[in-house]
Order: sequence, then C-alpha cells, then structure tokens
Amino acid sequence: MDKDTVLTRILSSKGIWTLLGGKPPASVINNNEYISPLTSEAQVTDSSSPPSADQAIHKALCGETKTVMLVGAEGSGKTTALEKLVVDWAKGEHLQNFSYVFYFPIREINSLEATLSLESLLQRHHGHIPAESMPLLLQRPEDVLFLFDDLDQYRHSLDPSVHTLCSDPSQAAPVSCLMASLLHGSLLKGAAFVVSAKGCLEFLSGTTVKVLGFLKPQRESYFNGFFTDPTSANKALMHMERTLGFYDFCASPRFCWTVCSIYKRLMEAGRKLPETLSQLYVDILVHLMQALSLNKSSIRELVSALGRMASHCCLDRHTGCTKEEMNAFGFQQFLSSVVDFLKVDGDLEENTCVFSFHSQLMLEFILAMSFFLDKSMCDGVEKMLEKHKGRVEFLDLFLSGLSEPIQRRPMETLLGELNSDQIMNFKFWFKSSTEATLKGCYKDMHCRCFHLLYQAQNKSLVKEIITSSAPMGISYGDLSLQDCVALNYVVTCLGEMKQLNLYNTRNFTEEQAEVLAPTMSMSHNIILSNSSLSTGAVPHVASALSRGVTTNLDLSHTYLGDEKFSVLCAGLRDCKLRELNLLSCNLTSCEDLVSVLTSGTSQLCVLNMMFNQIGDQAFIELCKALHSPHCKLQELWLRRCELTAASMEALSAALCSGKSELRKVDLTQNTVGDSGVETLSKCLQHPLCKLQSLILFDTELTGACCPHLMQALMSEHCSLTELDLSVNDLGQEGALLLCQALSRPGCPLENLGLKRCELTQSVFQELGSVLRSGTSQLKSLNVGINKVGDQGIKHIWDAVAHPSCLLEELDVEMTDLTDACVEDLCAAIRANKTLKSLELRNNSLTDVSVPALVQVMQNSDNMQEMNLKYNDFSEDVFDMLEECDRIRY
Ligand SMILES: Nc1ncnc2c1ncn2[C@@H]1O[C@H](COP(=O)(O)OP(=O)(O)OP(=O)(O)O)[C@@H](O)[C@H]1O
Repeated sequence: MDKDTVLTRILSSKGIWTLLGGKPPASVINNNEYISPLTSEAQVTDSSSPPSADQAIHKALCGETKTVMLVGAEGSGKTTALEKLVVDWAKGEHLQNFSYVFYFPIREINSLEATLSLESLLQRHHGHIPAESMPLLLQRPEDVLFLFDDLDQYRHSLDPSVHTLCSDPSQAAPVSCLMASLLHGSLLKGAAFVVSAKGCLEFLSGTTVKVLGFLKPQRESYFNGFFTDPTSANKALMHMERTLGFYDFCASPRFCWTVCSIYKRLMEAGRKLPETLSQLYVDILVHLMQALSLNKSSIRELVSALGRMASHCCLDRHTGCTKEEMNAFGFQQFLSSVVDFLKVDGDLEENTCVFSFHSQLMLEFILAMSFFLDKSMCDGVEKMLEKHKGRVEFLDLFLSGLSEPIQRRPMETLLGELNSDQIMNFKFWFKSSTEATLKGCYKDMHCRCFHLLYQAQNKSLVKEIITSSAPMGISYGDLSLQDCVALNYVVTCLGEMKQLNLYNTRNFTEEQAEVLAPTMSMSHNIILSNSSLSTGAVPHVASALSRGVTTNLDLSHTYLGDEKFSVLCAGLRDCKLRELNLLSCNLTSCEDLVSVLTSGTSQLCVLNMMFNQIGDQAFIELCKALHSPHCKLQELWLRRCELTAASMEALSAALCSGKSELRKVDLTQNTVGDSGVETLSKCLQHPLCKLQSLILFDTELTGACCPHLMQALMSEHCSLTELDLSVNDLGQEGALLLCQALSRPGCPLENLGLKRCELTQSVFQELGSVLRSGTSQLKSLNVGINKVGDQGIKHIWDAVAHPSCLLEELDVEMTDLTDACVEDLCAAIRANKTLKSLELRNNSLTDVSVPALVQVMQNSDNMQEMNLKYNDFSEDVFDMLEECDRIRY
C-alpha cells in the first residue's frame, strides 16, 4: 500500500471551517495544532504522563485485542484522533505492524449502493492499492487495520443474527452484510478495527477507550495555540474556566474551538465576554446571523425553521434530516446559508445530502429561542418541556437565560423583540414552579432551581423567589462542581445562609471548596460531617471561616487528621466560630487548638473533641489554654479521648484558676478512676470553680470515689447542677453517701445520672426521700438498668406523687418493672404536676397494663412522652397505644 498516497489523500481531504463545526481535522494535523485528547485512564495514572487517546489505542492494538472502540461525547476529537492515526502510520511513525490501513467515515459507507464485494469496496474507496497487492492483503488479514469513524451513525444493524455473514472477499453481498461480516470476524478474519462512536455500540465487543477530550492542561495548550498573544489566551482561558469550566462539555475540543473563536471576536470588538452559557450562545447566534446579512424578518424565519428542525431531531431522535424534511421546516431560501449552523454530510446540490446539528447544546438553544420567537411553536412552557422531557438537558436553562432582557438583548437588536406573551408565560411558570420546588426537600430539584436562577443572572429575582420559608438547610451533600457554582451564586445574591448542610460529601475537592468559599463565609452554620475533605479543600474552608460569619461548624466523622486540622486552624484564630464539632477527626495533638483558643480573637465556646486519641499529654497542653483570659471555652466534650487520672490535675488547676469559663466537661469513657474523681472533687469545692456539669459516664469509678464527691456536693461553693455517674459500679454504700449529700438544703444538683450503677432497693428508698424532702432541686433522674424491680421503684413512684417532688424527667429503663407497678405508676402521674417524660423501655409490662397507661397519659396535662418500647406487648394492643400520640411503643 502506498503510504504517500494515503498521506496526501487524507491531508488534502476537503472540509470547511465553521464556528460550530470546528477546523477540519486534516488542517489541525497539518498545521501541527493537534493536541492529544486524554482517555479515561488518564485520571488514575501518573498525571505527568497520562495516556492520550493515541497511546491508549496503540497499547490496545499491541495486545490481543482486535477491536478498539473509541467512545466519546460529540466533538471530543474522535475523528481527528482517527485521522491522526492514519497520518502517523503513513508517515511511518506508528502502527507499523500493519501493512494496510483503511479509513472509512461511516457516512461514506452509508452512501454505498446495495451490494458490493469486499475487494471492490477496498479498490473503489482506496484506489491506491495496486490490483496485484489484493491477494497478498487477503492472505494476511492480520496486517490489515480498518478505521470506521462514527459507527454509531451506521444506518443498518450490526446484529450478526440478522445477516447471513459472508466469508468470501470476492463475493458481492449487501454492504450491511459486509460490515457485519468484517466486524464479527467471518470476513477477513484476523484483521484489526478501530471504531469511533458517541456511546457504547451494541453487538460489538473489544477494548473500549473512552475519550475525555481536553482537561485543564490541554485546554491551556489549546488556548495558547489559538491566541497568538499570551495575554489574550490567558484572559480567555481564565474567563472560560470561571464561567463555564464546571461543565463536562468544556473538555470537548470542538467546544473549545467555538469558545476561542467567539471570544476572540468579542475581544477584538472590545465587547464583554459572556457570563453564562445562554449568553455565550446568544453571542454565537448573533455572530452567525450577522455574517448572513439578512433582514430582521428573514432572520426570524431562519431561527423558526431551525427551531422546527431542532424539535423534530429531538423528538424523533434523528441525527440527520433529508433535504425534503429541511424544506418542510421552511429552509428553502436558506439552504445555502445553513452550512454555518449545521453539519452537512454530502453535496448540498445532491438529494442525498444530510443535515444535522453539530451539538445537542446548539439544538437546545435553538429550541429555546424559537419558543420565545414564535407562539405557534408550543402552547406554553410546561407543554414544551413536557414534550421534550428526557430528551433535553439544557432547554430550561436556556429558556431561563433568554427570559432576561440583559441576556437576550444582542439577539433582539438583530431580529426584533421576542414574543412578550411567551416571556410572561415562562416567567410565571418559572416563579411558581421554583417556589414550589424549593418548599420541598429534594436536593437535586433544589439544585436545578439554582441552575435556572444562575442562568437568569437576576439578583432581585433570586431574592423574590427564595424567601425565608425555603428549607435551604436540607442536605446538599455530594454536590457536583456545577451545583456548587449555582448554589454559590444564589447564596451570594441572598447575602447569607442560615445553614449550609454538606453532610456526606464523599470528596470535597479543592475546586468545590474554592467555588463554595463565599457561601461558606456567608453561612451561620456549616455541616460537613461524614465528609472527606481533600487536602486542597482545607485552606479554602479555613479562609472562608476567617472572613465569615460562621458560628457553628460540624466536622464530625471527617477523619481530618492533625495535618489538615493544623491548616484549618489558621482560619479559626480570627473568626466568629462559637461551636466546633471535631468528633472522630483523627486528632492526636492539641497544639493548634491551644493557639486558636489563646489567640485573643477566638469566640469558641463549645468544643467537641469526642473520639479522638488525644491522650493525657496533649490534653494537659489544652488545659493550659484554659488559664488564658482569652479562652472563652464553656463546654468541652471529651468522650473517649484516652484520658486518665494523670491529666485531671491539669484540668482541675484550670478550673480553679479563676480564669476558665468552663461550665461543662464530658469525660465519658475515659479512665478517670476514683483518684481522678478525688482530684476533681477538690476542685469542685473551690470558690473560683464555675463548673456546672460534670459527665463521668463509664469512667471506671467505684464506691471509693463517693466520699470525695459527697464532700464536694456538701460544699457551699459547689455549683454543679448536673452530675452523671452512670455505668460505674458505685454500689449501695457509695450511692447512699451521695444521697446524703443530695439532701443537703441548697444542693444545686438538678440532673443526676445513676444508670447501671449497681444500686439497691435501699438506695432507691433514700432517693425517694430525697425527692420528697422539699429541699431537692432534682428535675431529671436517670436510674435505669438497676434491677430493683417493682418494689425498689415504688419508692420513686411514691416520691413522684409527693407535692414536693420537682422531677420533670425520669428514666427507669430496664429496672425489671412488671404490671404490678402500674397502679402506683398511674397514681404518681395523676398526682404529679411537673413530670413531662417517663422512660419505661425494656421492662416486662404486658397488654393488661395498656388501658391504664393510655388513660393516664390522655388525662395528664403535663406528661409529654412515655416510652414503652421493648416491653411485652402483643399486636392486639397497638391500636389502643396508637390512640395517644405521646406514647412511643
Ligand atoms: N486533538 C485535537 N487537537 C486540536 N483540535 C482538535 C483535536 N480534536 C478535535 N479538535 C477540534 O475539534 C473539532 C471536532 O473534533 P472531531 O470532529 O474530531 O470530534 P468528534 O468527536 O469526531 O465529533 P463528533 O462526535 O461530532 O463526530 C475538530 O474539527 C477540531 O477543530
């Protein structure tokens, strides 16, 4: 095969440059403007040498694969990549294991007559094969490579079962049969194929190479090559990345070509570059129309004809229209002008010529334009959207953009005003549907509204539509970059957001964080829990916080680690944050926190450090910060932070320093032990200690700590109102000491937790008398999981019935209660005026108790909730329980 002839033929292939179609591939290759588009593997391999489409194809063909499917979106560079393969082969640079390479655009195959032999197909379309080479070629199929471009547009089925596959290269057969026989290996078995298509192909198997097109670095090279002046290249690229870079189609080389071409013209004319996709397409259409020098009414007619064609192509899933169809749409007088708007396959003069849109985007923009132009196109926007539902992606966005005068003005100057009734119709629908959607709680639907508002670029419209009733705090986790841009636009227009909920954002990227930075700084409450923040995202979060109004930040379960947290702290030193949730953030150091808390500008009051392996040493460091007059911390949550008695001295010193504002410390599930409590008890008696709440749940305590606690509670300086000693083996003796302290007149304790403390009936008897004493301030008592049974709890029921008892919440879960207690229980509720909540889970109450319990709840004015879950009820009583909505069962 004569490679020079192949080269000349491919490089001299005709083709025209159009704004929407691009530069012909031959011209791109000839002028050394070819930039390798990337394939999907590019994202997982080392970014310094990502596989380009060419490399991926070469690699696939070097293996066992005989068929490579190059799949990519419209304009992603498939044709250009195939032509480049042919050129490289013909120049002797690549694929030299093939002696014969045949390149067929599928439209050529589509135009072939009904029957043909393989030999004549090759001879006819690649006349540069000398006749004497044909037998050799046929003998050595493994030396042959076929390239079929746009195979998805093949008019016939490639299903092998619908063809009688042939194997004789000299025998004439229907062309569709030849194609199926070649691709399914019955004809020229052993030949290799590279086929291109927009989506996956049915009935073909092989290696799929997905073309991604141009990612950021390729776009940069492309813009630099397009604009000779680097300043303009940079300006254009930055603008595109900022305004459109979040859309997938920006990776399409054809789209880049169109953007560069239109930007260049606008820049040369000293005009503003478009801010939205709608504006970009307005500029494109204006440019194309101006070149035609038509009058206003002809332009309107042409756009309407394009609109009819667009609707037809969209509804019938037609990629191409015949000349006859074009005439029916009203193109007669414009047929010679359409080459600028449409892809024309074949000779304009020929009846076989086929017309199609270069891109779905343009098709949808034309649809939107024609809606506003011509009332007869569709009665009402709702019907229009319904009609094209599932077949369009950007139609509503374009409608929204075009409904705003500023965006459509350049177009109106050219073709006159758009139909005001249609505009009103759209606006009415837009407002009412958006308001309704935003009342719901569906993230995707909210985002669609934000996109529509973004296209409209009308700040007052945003404020009018998004009122305070819209539940904007719903979870917007895992937003796409596009969604981030639209949300950010909306929030920036509103000026503030109560709650930015990004819960469960699996990968908060640097780009997303950068885009959302203004939104973050305008949000009072930010939820990023259960998320994963990339290293690049953290500085953006930090700087958003440092400038912003955020008072609450939830980073729980983000497993940040010390390094990222250190970067975040740069933003925490000078911000309005009052509550910070760092639960399960994989932190081991407190160094940065100390510098935040002592910065003098930190407002942090509540710090949740639960489930971080802090350990004593880091905690001792943190306690030093509590001595600082700048530290405003009031609540410190330290559950499971690997603390021991060794750090309680440092905590106590801070609490007694007179400088600490700390009111609440939760030490749940740390090894505080009796000696730790001894230290803390001393501090509780100190006149400068302001601690009100101490949670010592499951902290390895025994009765030995109780004398110290008793002493503390007896002290007139003790300000504790909450003490939780649950899940510690205090036992009878210890607990009785505590009861003694509780009966001290003036004891300020209001909440007491003694769940699973090995309490006995005697302790309950004492607790009962404390509650009845008239001096106790106890409002909440948790004595669950102490197996004292009906007899033990009877002391509590009796106390609840007593007028001096102030209890509002009582938890007697799993205390072995039976139906026998119900009479006392009901009597207590009836007599009591303060109790609101009663926890009775996991006891042995049965169906017989239900009528009394339901009745007492129905008659009670103060009871808000009774929890009867996990008792021994049968389904028979569910209806009765259902009668009272304050009962949970
Ligand atoms: N690798 C490239 N380097 C520079 N420009 C390119 C490249 N690939 C494509 N282009 C530009 O993009 C335009 C469209 O590319 P091409 O026709 O190859 O895309 P395609 O994926 O085959 O499109 P379609 O899906 O419509 O068949 C070309 O005309 C050219 O201007």
